[in-house]
Parts: sequence; C-alpha cells; structure tokens
Amino acid sequence: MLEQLKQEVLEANLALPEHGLVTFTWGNVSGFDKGSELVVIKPSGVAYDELKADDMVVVDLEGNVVEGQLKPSSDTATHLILYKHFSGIGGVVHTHSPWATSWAQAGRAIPALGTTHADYYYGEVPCTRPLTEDEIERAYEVETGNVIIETFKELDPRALPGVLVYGHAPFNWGKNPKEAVHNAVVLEEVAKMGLNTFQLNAAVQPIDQFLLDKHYLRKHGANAYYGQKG
Ligand SMILES: O=C(CO)[C@@H](O)[C@H](O)COP(=O)(O)O
Repeated sequence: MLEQLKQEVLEANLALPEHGLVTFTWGNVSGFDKGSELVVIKPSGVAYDELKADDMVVVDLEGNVVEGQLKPSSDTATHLILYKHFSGIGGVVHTHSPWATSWAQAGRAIPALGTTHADYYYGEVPCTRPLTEDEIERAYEVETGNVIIETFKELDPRALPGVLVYGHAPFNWGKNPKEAVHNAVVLEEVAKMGLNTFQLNAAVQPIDQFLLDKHYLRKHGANAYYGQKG
C-alpha cells in the first residue's frame, strides 16, 4: 500500500543529510496521501543510510499504525496536526538544522532581510511562543503541533511554509515531501544569511513591502513569471 509515497518519503529523508540539515537522526520527513488520508513517515531513530522504502511507517490521522514493523517518528503527532489543519499540504519536515535552530533557541522570528528570503517566504518566518510546563508534561508532541497552529491563526501557511518552534527547532511543509525539504533547505539558508547580516549591520531592517511583493509574487503569485512560467 502507498508504495510510491513510501519511495518519495524515503528520498526526501535521504535528502536531509545530503543538504546538511541533520546530524545523526535529528530529523524526519512525512508524506500525506489525500485519497486514503494516511501518512507515511520515517521510523524513529533509524539512521538515514540504513533506511529502505519498506521501513516507512503508515499511520492514520489519529496516529494508529496501519502498516509497518517499526515505530514511527517521535514527532508523528506534530506532523499529523499540521496535516489536519493546513489544508493542501502533502509533506512535512522537522530537523534540528543549526542555523534555523539557533533562531528557535533565541526565540526570534527570522525577518525578511533580503530577496532570497522573499522568493520563498512572504514575510518573517515566525517563532512560536514557549510551551508551558503543563503542555510539555501532558502532551509534548501534540502541543508542539497545537502551538504551530496557534502561531498561524492569522498567517497563511502557503505563503510561509515553515516555523521555528521556540527552544526547539524548525518545522517546514509543502505540497509534497520534496517541496517540504526544499523549503527546509531555504529556511536554513536564510537563517544563516540573517545571522550573518545582523553581524555585519545590527541595525538592518526588513526589506520594503514592494521588494518583498516583487520577489514573492514573481514566483508564487497569480501572474508568476519566474523560471519557465508565464
Ligand atoms: O526533535 C527531536 C528530538 O528532540 C526529534 O526530531 C529527533 O531528533 C528525531 O526523532 P525521530 O524522528 O528519529 O523519532
């Protein structure tokens, strides 16, 4: 069941170390099958170079394992909440990529300081509030998902395909696992550029709205013309 999605999720997980987003097993990718409403996710704690498509775990949106011999990622509950609330996403990534994780540990949103950011994120990449001790003790991974949904109450997850979880690390998403990883790579790049930019100019301000519009909308707007579009 879901053999093609398992292969896509495997390839997306293997892309994490390829792009330098993970150390050891500090990351996971899942994919969502709209027809069956099932999620394919990386097994917990398995090294990327040992992964096979058949190792992927299939769960329903309540987290019940419907296929697979291994335990699903420890972040499965967070992935599931994102699929339930962000309609249209087909892939979710979580890593501890160092530059984005540094912003999450500092509790700071990443402002749109340049056009590289604007090409993918239509404004600052938000950071969630801290979880309370009760939320952490009671249902850590579920409340991690809930605080992301809370953070996006007034934001469009299609225009901002990533978030920094306070004190933890980033989560990203996209229309499929491959796009979710692409957005995670971009987030790590703009996190690195942002930190370096502030070191060069501590008073730097976010780019103007018209430049943000130009770069974001040329790739993602109704009249997008970037690449071979338009
Ligand atoms: O955030 C964490 C641990 O803090 C996790 O992302 C692990 O780093 C990966 O867990 P598995 O997917 O292997 O269960």
